[in-house]
Amino acid sequence: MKAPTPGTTDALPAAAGSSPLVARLLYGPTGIGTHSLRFAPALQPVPAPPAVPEPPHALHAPQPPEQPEPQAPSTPSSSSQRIEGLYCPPAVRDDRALADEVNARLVEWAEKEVGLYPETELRDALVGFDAGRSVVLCHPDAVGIDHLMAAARLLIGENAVDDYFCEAEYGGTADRRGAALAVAQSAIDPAHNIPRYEADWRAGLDSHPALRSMRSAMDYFEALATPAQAHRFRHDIANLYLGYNAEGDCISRERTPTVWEYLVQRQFNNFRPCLTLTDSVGGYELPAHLFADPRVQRAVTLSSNASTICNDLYSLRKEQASGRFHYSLPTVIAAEEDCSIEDAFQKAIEVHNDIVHLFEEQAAELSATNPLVARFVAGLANWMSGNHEWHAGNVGTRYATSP
Ligand SMILES: CC(C)=CCC/C(C)=C(\C)COP(=O)(O)OP(=O)(O)O
Repeated sequence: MKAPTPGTTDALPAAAGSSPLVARLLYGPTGIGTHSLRFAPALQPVPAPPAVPEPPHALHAPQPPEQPEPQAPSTPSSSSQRIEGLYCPPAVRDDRALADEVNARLVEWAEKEVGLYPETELRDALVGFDAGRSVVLCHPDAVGIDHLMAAARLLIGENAVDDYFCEAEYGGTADRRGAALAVAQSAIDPAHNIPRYEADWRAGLDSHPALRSMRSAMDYFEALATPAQAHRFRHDIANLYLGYNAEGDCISRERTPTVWEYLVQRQFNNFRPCLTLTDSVGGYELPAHLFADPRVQRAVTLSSNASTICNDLYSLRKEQASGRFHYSLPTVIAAEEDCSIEDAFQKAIEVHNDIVHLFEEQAAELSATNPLVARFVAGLANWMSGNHEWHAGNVGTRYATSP
């Protein structure tokens, strides 16, 4: 989500009250709530996962989203909002009422607990972003609304870090991005130090809405995830910030990378952290040794990459309209192959579709190995499909379909 900025933000968080810039960020509702800045609880035994996972119970009867049958590549779409030929199986649940409830709770959290996006227009942007529908579509096997909220808060926090520390129009600057992202990582991976510096660190986190949001979102997540799942998430977010830095480096130099380098970058600057919490939201755990299996990692990476390239395609027109230097899979293909952006867009669709097929092959192989792994890869597929549906449905507010 691109939030209008409440003024130029200093990317490096400072102790509360130490800078007028920080003070500007603190206007409006403040107070971090009781969940924020709490240290991770003491290590506790990991509850053993059930041998066979409990069947997911939907909060509401599953309602397939209104959409045409999954489309074969190159088949024209009946909906102008869909990218023609972009292959993805349909999402299995859509529920507007549930999404609205998640959005309402998100606004309450943002306003009352973390002081994020405090102005009316910013609240509207938060609702317009429709994180509620995203998590409802992407996690059809969620245990309940608390689990959906855990995913939604993290999604908002990740976007807030991107908005405030990385996006030029919201205050991110190249010379401070790396330092700001290291501090942002500490919002989910606490600093351990002598009391004096821990206190300074806490004040530093408390001084910035994006940091408060990530800290609070992580607290909620840790309350329902196992320590191994929380650890997995921290690792994925560190990689995400590596990707944010790579993108920022190219943008500040206005350098268009080669296609292979771009794909490497995008594998880090990626929706992966949203996909890999599918088991936490579903109320079960894929044990660390199974998660680490290279075949599972391949399935995670392919589904995450497809989801992120889907974003590149749906975002292209918006990014072109911004007038700022940007790059994405279509633009790097156009540069490397010296072709039109329209041709490059089609080639990017093919890359996306081939990745989805590779994921499906890997998922089919894995699903035969173990019921927990089967459920996990089904969760990855659900996320990929829900994300596709969310992007296609968010055209009016955020995305446009073709160059
Ligand atoms: C929510 C999350 C983990 C995001 C990480 C990666 C990311 C910011 C995207 C995949 C979105 O890409 P982009 O920065 O290009 O954003 P929009 O196109 O403006 O949606």
